[in-house]
Amino acid sequence: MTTPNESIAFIGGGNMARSLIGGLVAQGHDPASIRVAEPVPSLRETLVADFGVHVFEQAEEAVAAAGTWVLATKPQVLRAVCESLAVQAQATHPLVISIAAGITAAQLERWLGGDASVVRTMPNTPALLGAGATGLFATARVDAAGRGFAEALLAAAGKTVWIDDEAQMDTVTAVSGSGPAYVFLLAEAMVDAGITEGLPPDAARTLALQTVLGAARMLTESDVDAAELRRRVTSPNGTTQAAIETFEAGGLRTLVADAIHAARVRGAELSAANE
Ligand SMILES: NC(=O)C1=CN([C@@H]2O[C@H](COP(=O)(O)OP(=O)(O)OC[C@H]3O[C@@H](n4cnc5c(N)ncnc54)[C@H](OP(=O)(O)O)[C@@H]3O)[C@@H](O)[C@H]2O)C=CC1
Ligand SMILES: O=C(O)[C@@H]1CCC=N1
Repeated sequence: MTTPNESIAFIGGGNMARSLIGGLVAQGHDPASIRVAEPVPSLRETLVADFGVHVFEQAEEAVAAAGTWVLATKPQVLRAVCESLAVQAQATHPLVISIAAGITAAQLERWLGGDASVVRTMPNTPALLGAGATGLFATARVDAAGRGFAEALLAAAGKTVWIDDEAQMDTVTAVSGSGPAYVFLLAEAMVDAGITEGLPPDAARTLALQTVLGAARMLTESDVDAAELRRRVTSPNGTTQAAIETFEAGGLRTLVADAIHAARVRGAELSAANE
């Protein structure tokens, strides 16, 4: 494998690639060394306007001279993408970083021609603000330099956690990859409920969203765990207790566990469906 010191090529310039690129550029990464293949013209235009990166219509053009490839298309098209790039992968031995849900490192190796250096990762969209969370799994073919480069790239987007057992990557996807959507759903529901209970929409939105932000900061900026922070809000026989009892009676914990299980299972299905 070459030292991954050249340009980075993103294959796919959609939502998640945009978040990662935004995080990299905000951290001072030179946009001139970021090459993005994206078939949608309007997405290419905004990537150039917002970040100053190089854009291409074809993946083959983007990967030329790039020592690191970030596979950022939907899982369903990744096989075709990899097979179209296999000759270049065999010729240049890039570090290949996948962000696709479900797709295994063995599938990627096979599609790319057999001996690619693959790091399978699962970031999330708060990467755009440098507040992302990424799980990473590297195959035995990835050397220390490759692991270090992949970690540095994803660390520009937030926190990173190495996962030793690839089977757990679908759980990472279910917890943190999809996780922002769960918080957004809760925020939506809180805003809607505030409006239903009589608040003006703007007030409901400001109060609910600032509450999510404040709670997230308390969770991450203190050593106190979530259960204790919750207890500190919950006065005996007070308003919070009434709400928490309603959540518990409605099976919130089981519902969250079932939802995360469903997401994990879907990750495995994405792998099997694209075999
Ligand atoms: N969104 C998220 O929060 C997260 C997503 N992921 C993973 O990231 C990957 C991308 O997801 P997301 O960003 O949401 O999806 P998007 O659909 O927003 O982005 C994928 C982009 O790739 C483009 N594309 C399709 N074929 C090619 C090709 N041959 N060459 C280059 N680009 C191509 C698509 O164009 P077109 O629409 O025309 O097909 C699309 O614009 C997925 O594998 C997903 O599992 C991982 C973590 C979080
Ligand atoms: O929903 C999905 O499949 C992708 C992977 C994690 C977040 N979005």
